Amino acid sequence: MNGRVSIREKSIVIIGFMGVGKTTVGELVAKKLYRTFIDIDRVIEEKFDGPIVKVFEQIGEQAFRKLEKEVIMDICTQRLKVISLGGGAFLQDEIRKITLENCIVIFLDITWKLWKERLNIIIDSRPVLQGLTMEEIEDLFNRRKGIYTNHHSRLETDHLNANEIADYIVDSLKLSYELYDPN
Ligand SMILES: Nc1ncnc2c1ncn2[C@@H]1O[C@H](COP(=O)(O)OP(=O)(O)O)[C@@H](O)[C@H]1O
Ligand SMILES: O=C(O)C1=C[C@@H](OP(=O)(O)O)[C@@H](O)[C@H](O)C1
Ligand SMILES: [Mg+2]
Repeated sequence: MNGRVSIREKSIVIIGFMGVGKTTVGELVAKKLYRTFIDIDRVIEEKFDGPIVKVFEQIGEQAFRKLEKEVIMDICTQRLKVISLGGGAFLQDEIRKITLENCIVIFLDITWKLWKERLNIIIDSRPVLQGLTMEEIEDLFNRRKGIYTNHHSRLETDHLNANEIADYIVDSLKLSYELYDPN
């Protein structure tokens, strides 16, 4: 794929911290835009026939990151998809570069105050958070903010439900299509 791909055909990539709602919102955006939804973690889970926690147990984080990169490099050059990344994917330069070059990258943001209320429902399925103290998780949350500063568009999600976030994304995309590709 090269720079001449119409903005209307570019795949949409959703980034942000664990539990912010990338998978939930991505799936809704895909439905609303009649596009195929791809969740990178789900692709990896299908390859391993088991949840991400098991994948981490079996191969460790380093090998998971390598696989995550391979899957993303392959998928993000496709057109007309909605792709939700895992929250750690943007740690890797090559992933940041290829997605920012080829896709529309949307950062779902959330404040620590709201996010920490969600910890209980996600901790069992997020191996990276397990065994950390609340202070360590907050520190990770703040450090990760740095990697998400690379994006095309940012949306504050506090107090919005997943459907409202998806509607907002779809509306802002339609507006940018009209602005940058009026035909
Ligand atoms: N806007 C939202 N408000 C409240 N809960 C949400 C919202 N978006 C997602 N959730 C819930 O938060 C949890 C994590 O969502 P998920 O989509 O898996 O996040 P991510 O893919 O970013 O890790 C799920 O239980 C989901 O139902
Ligand atoms: O932030 C991370 O390091 C991770 C985030 C997870 O995805 P979600 O952000 O969808 O939870 C998943 O890829 C894995 O557990 C590692
Ligand atoms: Mg997810």
